[in-house]
Amino acid sequence: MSFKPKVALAQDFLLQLARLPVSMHAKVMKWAIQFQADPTSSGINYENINGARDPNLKSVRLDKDWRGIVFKPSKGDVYVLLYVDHHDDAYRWAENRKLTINPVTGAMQMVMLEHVAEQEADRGALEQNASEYAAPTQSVEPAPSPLFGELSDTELMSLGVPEELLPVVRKISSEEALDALQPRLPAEAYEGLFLVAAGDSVSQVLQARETRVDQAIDTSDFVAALATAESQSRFVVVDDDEAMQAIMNAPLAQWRVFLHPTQNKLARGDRSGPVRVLGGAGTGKTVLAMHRAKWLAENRALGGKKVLFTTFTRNLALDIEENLKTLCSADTMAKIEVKNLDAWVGGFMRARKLEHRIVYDRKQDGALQAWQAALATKDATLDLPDSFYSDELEQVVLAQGLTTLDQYRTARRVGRGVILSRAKRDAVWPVFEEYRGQLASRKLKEVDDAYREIAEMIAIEQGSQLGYAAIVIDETQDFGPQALKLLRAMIAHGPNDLFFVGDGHQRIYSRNRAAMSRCGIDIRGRSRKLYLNYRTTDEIRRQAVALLEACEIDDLDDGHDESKRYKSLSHGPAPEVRMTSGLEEAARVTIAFIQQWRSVQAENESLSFCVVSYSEKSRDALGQQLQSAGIASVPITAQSNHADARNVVHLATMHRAKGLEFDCVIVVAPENYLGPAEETAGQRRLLYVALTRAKRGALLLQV
Ligand SMILES: Nc1ncnc2c1ncn2[C@@H]1O[C@H](COP(=O)(O)OP(=O)(O)OP(=O)(O)O)[C@@H](O)[C@H]1O
Repeated sequence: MSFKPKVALAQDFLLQLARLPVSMHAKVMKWAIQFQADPTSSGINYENINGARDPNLKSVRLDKDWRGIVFKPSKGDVYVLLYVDHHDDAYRWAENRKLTINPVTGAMQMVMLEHVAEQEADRGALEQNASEYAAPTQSVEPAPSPLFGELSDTELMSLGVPEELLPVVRKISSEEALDALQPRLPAEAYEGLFLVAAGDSVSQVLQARETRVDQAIDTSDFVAALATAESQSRFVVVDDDEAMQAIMNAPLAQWRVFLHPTQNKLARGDRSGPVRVLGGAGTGKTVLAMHRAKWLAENRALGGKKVLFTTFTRNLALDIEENLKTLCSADTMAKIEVKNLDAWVGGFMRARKLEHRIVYDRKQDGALQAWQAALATKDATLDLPDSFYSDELEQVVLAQGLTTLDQYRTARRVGRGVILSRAKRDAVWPVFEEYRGQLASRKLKEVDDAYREIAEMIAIEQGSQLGYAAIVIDETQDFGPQALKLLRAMIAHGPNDLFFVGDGHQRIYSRNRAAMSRCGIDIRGRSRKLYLNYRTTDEIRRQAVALLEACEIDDLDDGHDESKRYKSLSHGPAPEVRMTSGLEEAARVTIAFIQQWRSVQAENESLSFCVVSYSEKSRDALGQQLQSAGIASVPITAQSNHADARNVVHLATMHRAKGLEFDCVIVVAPENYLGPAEETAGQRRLLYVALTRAKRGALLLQV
């Protein structure tokens, strides 16, 4: 019996594949597929690389000019396709690189040794300069102390620092120096170091990322090393032609193949109950949720059960369904139902022949008439404005699902600002009762009441009859208490029941703040965080976070979240925040910004743009101005986000932009959105969401 050797692809190989000239692309694909089928074939000539620091790196000839760089250890049947380039460039790439196994975590790591040498040389030169020019009598500023001086080598390596980089990491004495080293560090090492710099202990970091460092590691066993979540964040084992082809056909869809170790661990395996994953914008929550749904569908959706993937907004559900189709086989897809919660509720009501229509907006049609009729009954002696009644209805009566005066008399009204005596509560309540009566006579129902009533129906029938093996929830921050209670009711308590991802920074439907624990969802011991922002440059991320500096951010439960520990993996220009005289000037600046970025885009590149505005009216006005300047645009609506549209500028309201991403984003907002933080938290969250849609460039215009 013969065993096929293991073949893996490195992330660098795929990134390089995406950069290849069209003429080489097909050739490399063909070669890689043949290589995967039989890396021991006598037709493959592994050549040593003169001067290579790692004797296991070999060069393989593709044609007269092109070479593949392959890792082929002397022990074990493992082959890793690392890189491909012109002969000389490929050799240069390989010369100072070394593929090693971290002796503490057991993860495979590619180390650039030249960097170690460079740093030593730079430091030597700096020190020499300093001693030459320092005036002997002057007092010299004490050298800043190293950030990681207290950590042992083992602790540093347990965070993911390669042994070869220990000397460089030991010299880091500022956040800037750490950031400068980031491209050379494995992602888990960079993340671990910035968490420690922010105040976490090594054991806290390891516990949160579920990394064990108590096992003996064989640093020559590359097969075992490939099995770690850390290795899988940069190497993928490919078992057959089909898998190889699928990965190479979309080399830039990295999220499908290389998960961050925390994403990887959370996506797979059983969890004893509800899980909550927090993460700032762009930290890969939706990607994680999709991989989790896939794993659950493939491994735990048995006996005809399904996995429900739900979101708050319809657009995002559509987007996620499209992405899931690229991640899952048809068989797996058949076991996943993707639906925003309101669509699910609509379907449930139709299936049960429940006649009511749902009210999402009290300012329209029958709901408006019902509300006005209810307000007409208010007790004039109370001297409370209409806005008090609508806020009280949303934030207390509907949010808590109060249906009787007795319940209202004892209800929590934390954060409402106005204290109501029992007598006043008695006088206020009839307005809400009247409103529900008015709605009922029109066959209407507030959405929170619909959630509550359906949850009650399901509880009686037992949620397990809905046939879900698990429910995965994106955008959790926008679900209010009744929605969370409904989700809880939709599935029986048990392993893998509920998997929530969300971000308090992005709550833009503020009436919906909820604490999971008060909705019957116990996440104790099962809450995790993602810290690395894969989408937004650190410059844009910092600007977006700065907008929320004085605002309190919750953790979707009863605690707080903070922004200090998030970081981005990419860098670019800092976004400009500019005051304009109004929409016309904002349009002119927008046009100049778009033209500027288009003028520097690469030949075969088509940058995506979105102008994100504060209202549909301003969005359309900006669209017209772009049109007059010859720039085609398309608005994003509830029905479509036009993800495939090329060479057009997208236009969106801030709410519609949620969950999407573009290369460049221009945000247009009224000046007062940046008023005193305590009065503008809601608007600032909208700005945070809008700005963090940008991958590379952003501009914030105040009008
Ligand atoms: N492991 C990964 N490797 C590479 N890219 C990733 C990875 N995870 C996520 N991404 C990319 O990062 C971007 C943001 O991911 P995603 O939309 O999942 O983040 P999010 O936390 O849900 O963002 P938001 O809350 O802002 O909507 C996407 O372009 C996604 O493809």
